[in-house]
Amino acid sequence: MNIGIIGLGSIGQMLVKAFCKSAAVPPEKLVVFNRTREKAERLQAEYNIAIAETAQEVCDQCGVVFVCTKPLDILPLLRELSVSAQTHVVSVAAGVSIADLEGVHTGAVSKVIPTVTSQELRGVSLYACSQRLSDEQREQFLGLLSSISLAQEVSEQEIETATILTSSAPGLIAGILESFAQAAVRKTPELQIDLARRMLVETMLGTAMLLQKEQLGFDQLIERVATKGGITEEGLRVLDKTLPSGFDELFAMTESKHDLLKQLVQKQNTVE
Ligand SMILES: NC(=O)C1=CN([C@@H]2O[C@H](COP(=O)(O)OP(=O)(O)OC[C@H]3O[C@@H](n4cnc5c(N)ncnc54)[C@H](OP(=O)(O)O)[C@@H]3O)[C@@H](O)[C@H]2O)C=CC1
Ligand SMILES: O=C(O)[C@@H]1CCC=N1
Repeated sequence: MNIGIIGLGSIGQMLVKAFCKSAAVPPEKLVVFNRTREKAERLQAEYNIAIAETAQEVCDQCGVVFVCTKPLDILPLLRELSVSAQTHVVSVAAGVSIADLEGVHTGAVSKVIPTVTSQELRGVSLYACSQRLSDEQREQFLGLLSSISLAQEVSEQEIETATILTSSAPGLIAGILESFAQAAVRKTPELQIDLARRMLVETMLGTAMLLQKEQLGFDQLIERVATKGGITEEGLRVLDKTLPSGFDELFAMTESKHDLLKQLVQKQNTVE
C-alpha cells in the first residue's frame, strides 16, 4: 500500500526521511505533494520518492494519507478533496481534533503529533484515533509510528500538554540551551560561545544516555552529580526558585495559543 504525505515543511519532510531511514516504507511507495514543488523535488533527488501532481492524486493513490499542512489549512484542503472512505486520513496539526476531521472525511481519521527528533528515529509520536479505524488500519498505523518513534496513545484531554513535552520540547530545549550558553559567556567573556554550545550539546547527549541506559530517575541523577556541600547544589537551589513559575507560565501561554487555534478551526467549521 502507498503512503501519502501532503505538505513538505518541517514535519512532512521529517516523515519522508524517517520512513526511508527506518525502511518502514519503500521510497517508491511514498507519494508526496507540496504546494511548492521544489521542496518535493529536492527530497526526491535524495530519496527517490514519488511526486504527485496534486493533493487529490495523493489521496487517489494512497491507503494512508498524512496531511502535514498548518492547522488552518487542514480542513479547507480536506473539504476540497474527494477522498475514498477506504482511505485513512492522518492529521499532524495541533488544534485540529478527531471530531473536526470526522466532519470532513467519512472514513478513518487519526491525529498524530510527531516530533522533529524522529528524523533520528527517536522521540515520541502522540496519537489519538477515531472509532472508525479497522483493526488492520490501526495495526498498520501503529507500525508506521513505531518504526520512527515511541508511539504513545493519549486522550484528547492530554494531548495538548503532552505536545509541549514531546513535540515543542526540541525547540524549547534548544532555547534553554542557548540561554544557558549565553549566560556562561556573559559570566566569562573569554569563553567562546560556540565552544559553550558544543559543550552543552555533548553534555545533553551524555545526560540522556545515562538516564536511559541506567534507568535513572531525575532525582537519582541529581544526587549523583550534586556533591553534598558542593557547587551544583547551589545551582539547583536557584533553579528551584526560578523555574517552576517560568514553566507554569509556559504551559499557561501555550494552552492559550492552543485554545485560540481551536477557536479558529471551529470558526472554519461554522463559516465555510
Ligand atoms: N514543526 C513541528 O515540529 C511540528 C509540527 N506539527 C504540525 O505540523 C503541521 C505543519 O507544521 P510545519 O511542518 O512546522 O509547517 P511548515 O510551514 O514548515 O510546512 C507546511 C507545508 O505545507 C505546505 N502546504 C500548505 N498548503 C498546502 C496545500 N494546499 N497542499 C500541499 N502543501 C501545502 C507548505 O508548502 P509551501 O512549501 O508552498 O509553503 C509547507 O511546505 C502543523 O499543522 C503543525 O501543527 C506537529 C508537530 C510538530
Ligand atoms: O509549534 C507548533 O505549533 C508545532 C506543534 C508542536 C510543535 N510545533
